[in-house]
Amino acid sequence: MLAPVLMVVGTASSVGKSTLVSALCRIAARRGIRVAPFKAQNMSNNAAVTANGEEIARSIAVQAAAAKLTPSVQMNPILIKPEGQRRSQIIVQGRPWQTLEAIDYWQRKHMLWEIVTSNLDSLRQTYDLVIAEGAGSPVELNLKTHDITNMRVATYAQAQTLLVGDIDVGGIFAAMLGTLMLLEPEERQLIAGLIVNRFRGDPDLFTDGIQILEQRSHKPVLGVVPWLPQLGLPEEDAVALERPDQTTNNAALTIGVIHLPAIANFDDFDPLAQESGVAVRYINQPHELQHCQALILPGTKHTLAARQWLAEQGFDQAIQQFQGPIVGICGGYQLLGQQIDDPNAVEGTGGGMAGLGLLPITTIFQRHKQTRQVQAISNLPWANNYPLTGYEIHMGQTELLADQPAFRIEQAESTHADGCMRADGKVWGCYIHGIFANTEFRQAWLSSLGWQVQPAIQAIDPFERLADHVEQHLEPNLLARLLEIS
Ligand SMILES: NC(=O)CC[C@H](N)C(=O)O
Repeated sequence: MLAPVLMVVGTASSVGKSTLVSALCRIAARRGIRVAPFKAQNMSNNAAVTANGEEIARSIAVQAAAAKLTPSVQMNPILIKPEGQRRSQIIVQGRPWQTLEAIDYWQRKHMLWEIVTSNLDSLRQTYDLVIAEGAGSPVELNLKTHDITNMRVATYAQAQTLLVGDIDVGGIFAAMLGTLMLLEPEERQLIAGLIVNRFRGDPDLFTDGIQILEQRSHKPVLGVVPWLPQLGLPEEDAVALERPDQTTNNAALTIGVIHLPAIANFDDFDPLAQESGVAVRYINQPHELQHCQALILPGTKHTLAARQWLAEQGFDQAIQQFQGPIVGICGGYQLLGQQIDDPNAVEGTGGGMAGLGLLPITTIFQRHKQTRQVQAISNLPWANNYPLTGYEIHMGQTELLADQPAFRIEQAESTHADGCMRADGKVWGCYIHGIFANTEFRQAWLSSLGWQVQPAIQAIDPFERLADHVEQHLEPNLLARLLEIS
């Protein structure tokens, strides 16, 4: 017996589908339902690594946590990691499959449909309910013949499907009714309800709006979900970094993160921003460095393009002259070194360039991708011998030219050096994503910047907060019916 699928599709990208799936996963899980998230195909450079060393989208790992599960590759069998506007590395079942131009992927996509269905069905055999997420809009008509993510999944699984729209950006009626109109009749039949998301102000003022939507669509509105500020969950899309951030004002400590092209795993820095008195500011221009007490170069899916961009933007000199501590994570670590070479064009068109020269390391890109969870011990003077955990995702292999490793990675059989630091611990880098999620390590670094450890506030589980919020605004009978499991 295959478990039922509840599907969430959106009127566009970034309408809040992922967060709603997280909310629904937690609402179901806390009712005792064994529920798993699923997204056939995701496009993001924000990736996570499973316990088996497979790569999936970070947003799916977040949804798994909402469902109280450890993430598995079945939950997100295809991940597209853009290296630029046109080329992407395609991860299939957790491993690099091919790096393709968009047009080539589009033509080959149909080959992956079997992967989508077999992974979905394997979840349906293991759990009582699967909550699946679509991607973008389900009615991009020119792309629809190659769909493997949206209504094709809903149709295959005969999923009860929710359509979500973002009222904050305006045009909710056109978006909702237009999407429904463009669905095929048999697809429209699968739509069980509409969700109006990100409502600001008094929801009672939208009663007429609900009526209009219901009358015109002949579909029930399952809920109007108010905007929930400071969710505390990682964003999937780097577009989020372009939204103005109120929290950067009045912070005692501002950490600049350079918004590199093809920025990867930018949620690495969320735990820093969540400390009180700390602001994380994404910067695009060298002059913004003057507002920052410390600087981070984050990961990037395309290191050489990022290197070129830094030079073009005039960052080279500004970084050399920057007085505060400098940290590089993954691609950012590679950038801090002396040389970066990609002889096999593993990323983009390959080639080689001198790095920023702040750390004695060189990096060569390999065909093999390293993806694994790691445990490490810090050698940094302000966190000497601190244990920490994280994960690695990289094609580049880095060699230390001087004996200054910043960490020791502990594996079952052996220990080896990773990362590099200047002796005073002020400039350092490593491959470990998620490093700042280690509380002692994070606070030690912030303290070395003059920050005062704040007494810990009782942390609220962000998933419970989210689930309470969403549940409160959904029509209870309709919700119960959707979560009903046969
Ligand atoms: N996650 C990253 O920053 C990856 C860095 C680089 N693009 C590599 O693959 O080696």
